[in-house]
Amino acid sequence: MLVLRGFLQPRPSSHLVSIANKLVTAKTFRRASSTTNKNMGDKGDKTNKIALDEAKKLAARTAVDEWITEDTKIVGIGSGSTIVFAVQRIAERVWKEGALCDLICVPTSFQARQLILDYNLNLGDLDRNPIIDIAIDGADEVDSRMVLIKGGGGCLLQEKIVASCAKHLIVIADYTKRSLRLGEQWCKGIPIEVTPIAHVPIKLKIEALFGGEATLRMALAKAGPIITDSGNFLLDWRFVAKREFDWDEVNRALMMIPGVVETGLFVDNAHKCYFGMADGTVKVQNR
Ligand SMILES: O=C(CO)[C@H](O)[C@H](O)COP(=O)(O)O
Repeated sequence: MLVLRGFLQPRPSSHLVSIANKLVTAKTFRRASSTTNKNMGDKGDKTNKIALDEAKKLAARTAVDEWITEDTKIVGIGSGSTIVFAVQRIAERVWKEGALCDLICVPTSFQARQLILDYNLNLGDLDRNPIIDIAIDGADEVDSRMVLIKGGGGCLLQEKIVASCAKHLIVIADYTKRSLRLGEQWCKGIPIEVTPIAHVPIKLKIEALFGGEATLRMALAKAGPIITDSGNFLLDWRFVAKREFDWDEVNRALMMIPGVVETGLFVDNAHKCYFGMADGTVKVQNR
């Protein structure tokens, strides 16, 4: 089908879609789910995984159906486990329903790029598609003011760039990500992407400025630290959760430290958040 898809670029017109559907759907969905669901973006949540996956799916499908219409030309595709369900829903609409034929998907990571390719969607990039209609992405925590912690899956830099190019960032998450204050739910700290040579001085500066502890994120199946998609290291800053922080100020101060490439604090980015709840409903939070 990859060959056929190549001939059909740009997207197949609607009379070709039904033919393409028959050829593509089964294989695409089988292949994509075998490579993406298990391996990508799953940070190892074991507790109640089925219920959590249902909640993620509900949030993702609701957001896609409300925000991606025939008028949407370019969509930013986030990273993590929840975004997999959003891409599946987009692919369902393209390949089963014959809709959104011209939709271009701009990835926020290697994982997102693979997802787009696996589901035979149109792959875009910021050179050709610098203005994005909607970015859809997950989050590690969302507080009552819609400040986000992102980067648990290590992809925060491209995620923030894509979000900054989008007219709206729509967040999709399960109910465990919702909190009043940051740190209530997510205890792994705020991910901060740093230039490798500066990780020690940056760690010391963060701890001197704000307290807590910043640790270098180590790889699991490789000796040494995690290397991001952009070739950097990650510090996870576990802040003192009881302390009051102005996250906008903290973010600005962190960004002023030489060698900090980007932070996983998304202060003014999210427009709307969809939470899949444990009772099967979706809660929508607006900024
Ligand atoms: O920022 C991210 C990756 O760096 C993810 O969006 C965030 O970690 C949420 O992931 P998930 O959907 O698996 O809960």
